[in-house]
Amino acid sequence: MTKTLKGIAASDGFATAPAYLLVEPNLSFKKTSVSDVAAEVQRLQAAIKKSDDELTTIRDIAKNSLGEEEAQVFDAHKMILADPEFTGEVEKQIKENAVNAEQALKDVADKFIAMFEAMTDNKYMQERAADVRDVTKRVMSHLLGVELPNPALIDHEVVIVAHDLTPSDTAQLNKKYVKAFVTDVGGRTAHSAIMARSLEIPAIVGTDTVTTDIKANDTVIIDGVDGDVVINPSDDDIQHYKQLAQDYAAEKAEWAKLKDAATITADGKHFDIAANIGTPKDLTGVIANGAEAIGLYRTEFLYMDSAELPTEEDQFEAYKEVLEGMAGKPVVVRTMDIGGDKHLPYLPLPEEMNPFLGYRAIRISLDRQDIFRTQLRALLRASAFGQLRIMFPMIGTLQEFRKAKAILLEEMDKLKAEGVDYDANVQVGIMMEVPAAAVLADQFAKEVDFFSIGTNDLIQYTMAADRGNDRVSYLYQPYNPSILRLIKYVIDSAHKEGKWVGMCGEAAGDPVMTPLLMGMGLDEYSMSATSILKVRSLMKHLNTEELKSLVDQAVNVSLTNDDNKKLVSEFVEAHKH
Ligand SMILES: C=C(OP(=O)(O)O)C(=O)O
Ligand SMILES: [Mg+2]
Repeated sequence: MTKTLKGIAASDGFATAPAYLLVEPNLSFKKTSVSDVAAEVQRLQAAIKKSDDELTTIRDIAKNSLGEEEAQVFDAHKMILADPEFTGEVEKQIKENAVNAEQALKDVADKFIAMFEAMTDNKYMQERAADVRDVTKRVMSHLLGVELPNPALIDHEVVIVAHDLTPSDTAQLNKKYVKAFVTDVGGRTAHSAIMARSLEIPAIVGTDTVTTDIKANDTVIIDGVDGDVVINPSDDDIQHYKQLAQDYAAEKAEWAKLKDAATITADGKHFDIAANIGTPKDLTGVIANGAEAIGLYRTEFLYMDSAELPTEEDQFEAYKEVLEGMAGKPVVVRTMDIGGDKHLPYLPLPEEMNPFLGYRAIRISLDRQDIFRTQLRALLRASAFGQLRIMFPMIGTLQEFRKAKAILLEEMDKLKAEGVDYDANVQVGIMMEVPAAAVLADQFAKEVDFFSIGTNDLIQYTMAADRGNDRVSYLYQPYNPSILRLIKYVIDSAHKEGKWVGMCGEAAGDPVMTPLLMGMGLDEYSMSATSILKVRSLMKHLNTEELKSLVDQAVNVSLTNDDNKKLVSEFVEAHKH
């Protein structure tokens, strides 16, 4: 029977495909004694063989899609399977204790995991515990006849259904087969949603129950525009959404005509529309959508894609590739923003009650100056190859900014002494995403070269509402007068000091925000590449002078987020040129 679920529309577009459940399988079992020990050993060996074959296939696929280095993790898994100290020990336990293979495997694995985890002075060996866990899970699944989800093995079109997707899960999705994803939890500005937009796959998050409502292979329609998930649709539903998908594609084709056009408003004013990227690979989409700059390069993905801290050289190559790819257009690179929902397996952070309020971004960089200085050196060296702008994330106090900038200047001096080229006039700015900094924007404006407003965090911190928690997602209110006043104050403060202001939070690509931001005189709008042409098309039809009265009403008269949403849509309807 057809069922429709509502979630948060996180990435535009439509898709219809069978569901692929990416959920933790149930691998529970009971301890039993066995009488035919030889048969039990054989059962274990068969499960090991199946696991080994599976790893060979996964390794091949991973090599093609992710590269040789990433694929090598599966060699480590195969080695564990072939290690007599591990699997031989499981066999021994079956024989000596006459227990089922599942129990013997668990006992041996627990012993190895505890042993590796205890090696606190050897990080490499400590990390092997995770490999043992993974391999054990795989063999256990074959013993129990339970299928493990293996997204790397997907070879047909699917809609991924998951409780949650971490940014690294999302990074591994193969766009060729993964037509959309839908999750139980999450918010529009969580990083997996942001990545879905840059991958251009429709996504819905925060449905609460999708993993229990959908069974594997159920046909599912994802409407990423309205946030509807249609499970087991009727033929009429399929036809209806096919039409919507066609209309959407036609609208996109219309916007595509603006790819090479500058962003000029109806009254002849020019704004910069820039793109947000996570890796140099995103440049293809940036160029295809005609971005005028890169307004945010989230460098933490470089750290997350790597098995260890990326070297100065690795980073230099990545930054240079982006600068050269943009051929002289401005590129704002943000220093590492790890913490919150972004983790590094090789940089374990302490468990925190409130990770988004904890050890994150510039707070880590100022503490771990070894990591920070390496990144700054790589950035400065790359600055010789284009128009680089350096941005610090999560700045809350002037002291933090001054300290970060002083470290940057020290690294400049060192490079100068070494005779290495860099751009001595590189602009240095900050993310405006901590309310304390926004309130003091007038003071910051005297010291920075630019601001980029990070509405994802600015809204979560101002409204005290976790950006990834769907239960409080109603408080993501970009048009709330409180947020609009903060934004306007930041823009006015920067302009008073002759500095430019951008916005790189998701609100920058929201067509309801566009008229308000234009009226406030925001200079640069940085968004998922896929939103650029839609916003450029809208700007062409609006007159900035007329929008000033709209801003005045939104900030001073309207009371709520919804009032302002309505106000903007009515205004645009009446004033579209
Ligand atoms: C752009 C922002 O940064 P991030 O989403 O990476 O936290 C923001 O907070 O708005
Ligand atoms: Mg942020």
